[in-house]
Amino acid sequence: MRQDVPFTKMHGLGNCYIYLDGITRDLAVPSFPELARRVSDPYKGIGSDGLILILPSDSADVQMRIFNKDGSEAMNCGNGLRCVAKYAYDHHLVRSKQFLIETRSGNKQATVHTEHGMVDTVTVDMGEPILERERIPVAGTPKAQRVIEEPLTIADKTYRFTAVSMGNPHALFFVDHIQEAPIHALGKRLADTDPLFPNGANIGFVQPLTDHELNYRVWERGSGITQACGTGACASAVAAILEERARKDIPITIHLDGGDLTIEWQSATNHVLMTGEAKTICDGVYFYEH
Ligand SMILES: N[C@@H](CCC[C@H](N)C(=O)O)C(=O)O
Repeated sequence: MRQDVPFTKMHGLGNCYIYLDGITRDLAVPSFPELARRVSDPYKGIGSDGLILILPSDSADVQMRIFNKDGSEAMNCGNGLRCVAKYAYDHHLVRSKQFLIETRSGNKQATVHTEHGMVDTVTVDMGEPILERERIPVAGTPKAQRVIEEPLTIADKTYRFTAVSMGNPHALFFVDHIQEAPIHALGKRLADTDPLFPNGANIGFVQPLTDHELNYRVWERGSGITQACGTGACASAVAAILEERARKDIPITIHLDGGDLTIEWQSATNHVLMTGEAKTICDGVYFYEH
């Protein structure tokens, strides 16, 4: 059977997803994980880092659900939140420039910034970072303590990482040169199946440039190397502050492969704010055969 599935392809700094509008349309597909794997395929599908659903919400203005390229469902997605905010505003699903988006890790407040009436950039209040080992989660003890510059030996080489959850888990390794970061060696090995990270983790590499600027690259859990990761950019700024390489209450510019994000960890609220672009690539119809 062929099912016609209308979609919009959007990206934030090259981190691209296929977006399905479940507010104005009926999304009766047999399996979202399977659909995520199919549409993400660049040869037999559309090509993306995963699938995002825009749905009605009981507790917020709209709801986001995110599935990685391998079909796994994540709790949060920073670039996805900005694109959902753009879609919701540009398609008149919300009436004001500030509104709430429900995620599996709680409601996030989005503020859209428009140019010629369309959303250009979005600020999202990503909430409080989660820093306790057992809540991230990272295996080991003490469970309630933070994981900062923890040593990890792999193939006779010792690395250090700091762990942060922005609703989804991130491990951050600080490096001297971002282009020499062992993204393939550590990313592939640690992201999806290593017992150190019971739920997997997004594996990030951070090169501090100044106390308000850093380079960041990522191997994402469930998707592999991507051009950018919004929650990862937030986590990299938080990790840089925890390691005393950057400071709270000043905007930190994060250079990712696909462009820049601005992240600020505010001490008054303990919330992390993320600002950056959200772009629409195209609309189309996917022929889902099942
Ligand atoms: N690219 C995203 C994060 C997507 C989910 C992640 N791979 C996970 O499994 O946690 C972002 O922009 O935050």
